[in-house]
Amino acid sequence: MQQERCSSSDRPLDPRCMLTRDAEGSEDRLGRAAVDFPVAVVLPAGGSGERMGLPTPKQFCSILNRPLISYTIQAFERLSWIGTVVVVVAKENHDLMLNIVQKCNHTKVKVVHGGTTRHRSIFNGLQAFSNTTDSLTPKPKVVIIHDAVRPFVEEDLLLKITLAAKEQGASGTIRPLVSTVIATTSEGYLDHSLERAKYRASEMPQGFLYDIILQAYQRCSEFDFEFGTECLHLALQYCSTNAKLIEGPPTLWKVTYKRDLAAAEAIIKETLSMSACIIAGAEAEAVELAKTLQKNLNMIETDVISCAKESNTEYLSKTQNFIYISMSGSNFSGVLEMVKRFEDLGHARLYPVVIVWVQLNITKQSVNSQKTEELTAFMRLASEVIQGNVLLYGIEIDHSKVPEQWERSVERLSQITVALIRERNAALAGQLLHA
Ligand SMILES: Nc1ccn([C@@H]2O[C@H](COP(=O)(O)OP(=O)(O)OP(=O)(O)O)[C@@H](O)[C@H]2O)c(=O)n1
Ligand SMILES: O=C(CO)[C@H](O)[C@H](O)COP(=O)(O)O
Repeated sequence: MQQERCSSSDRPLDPRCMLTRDAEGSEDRLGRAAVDFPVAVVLPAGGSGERMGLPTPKQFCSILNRPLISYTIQAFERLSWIGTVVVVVAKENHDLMLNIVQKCNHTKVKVVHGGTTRHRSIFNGLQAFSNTTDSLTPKPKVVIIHDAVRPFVEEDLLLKITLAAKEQGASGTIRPLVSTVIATTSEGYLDHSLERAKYRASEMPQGFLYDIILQAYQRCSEFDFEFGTECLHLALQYCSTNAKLIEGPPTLWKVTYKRDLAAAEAIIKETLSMSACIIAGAEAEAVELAKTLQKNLNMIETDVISCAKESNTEYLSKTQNFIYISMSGSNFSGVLEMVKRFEDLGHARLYPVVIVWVQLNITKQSVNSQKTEELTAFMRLASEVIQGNVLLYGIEIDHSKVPEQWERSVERLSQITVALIRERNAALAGQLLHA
């Protein structure tokens, strides 16, 4: 399987950017070499998400069975050169946050209470490191501040921000402006407009020498705490530190409105759907179908492996999607073994795994009662494995000796498979479809 490096493009290119904790041979090794000083993170997550208009604050809204904030935490936690991640939440969400930390197995998180504004929450987060009695939060050299509701932050940008912060005292991410910024009069008329090319949108992450940003917050005014929106401004005004600015990718945008949740889900699904592993039984027909399917699924990077090699778990680190081809009449033992392995390795802990079980019918011999029994067992299995975050779907395909008919069936099989992998729809788990 071709392996691309993570890059600052429109979306995470390589699913492993999201999937792995600490990919050997990835940039994490570079990070460890370049960052030889303590780095910590503050994630403000104490807001109520008024603009989202949902009863649940947006950082706790679920995407593919996991709260949004867990994706953001994971983006930092997977990097070995990053130490403690301080998550700042409203007091009433303290227990909810602890549950998320436990359920998603986050290991670097310390939860502290937020304030009534974002600046107050960030200040509370920073103060967690000045309490020298707590061994979980030693004072860092550099602290990265990042909104909990920006889940797609990649290592190369974090490295640049961290190294620039160490060098300059402060660093921030910018993006070109999408719209022109104008000033209005109190009566609602145009006062003046800014020359768009001269300005940039300030985004997150931002990095600071810890001593500088702490001092800036200690010196800033009540007005700043109440109405300020820019940490870089505090470093400049109160510590005379000019931040180095670095252009980031568009995926850094802040989840603010309902449509942003749908967009975040679409990005995660797209990233998870980039690769698949086809596992074929030993029979010649199954192997042939696997090869044809691989050609047809050209928008997904696929590996084909035989059942015999399936015990080799190396392929698991590459994908969250599996297409298991077996001949009709064979039971689910192969699928069951696979699910067991996922459980043991925690493979579906963070992202749902899709298994498409393809049943190849060579003859139409099975009687109706047999079929009903099989379907019931399949649905039962699917409803069991969904508890462990595994989405199991079935597709039957009848072998045909008529080439055009066979081609059409395989084409349908490919289309249904791609749709199931891309959609990851829990409501369809346990359905036995027909190609
Ligand atoms: N008192 C606050 C307010 C905001 N935040 C956090 O700051 C980040 C960016 O703020 P924003 O997008 O404005 O979040 P909300 O304040 O929740 O949203 P809204 O303004 O729509 O109410 C979010 O992760 C939010 O949880 C915080 O920690 N404490
Ligand atoms: O990205 C920023 C630069 O610091 C924003 O100011 C920050 O995300 C605050 O968001 P909001 O004003 O919506 O609370």
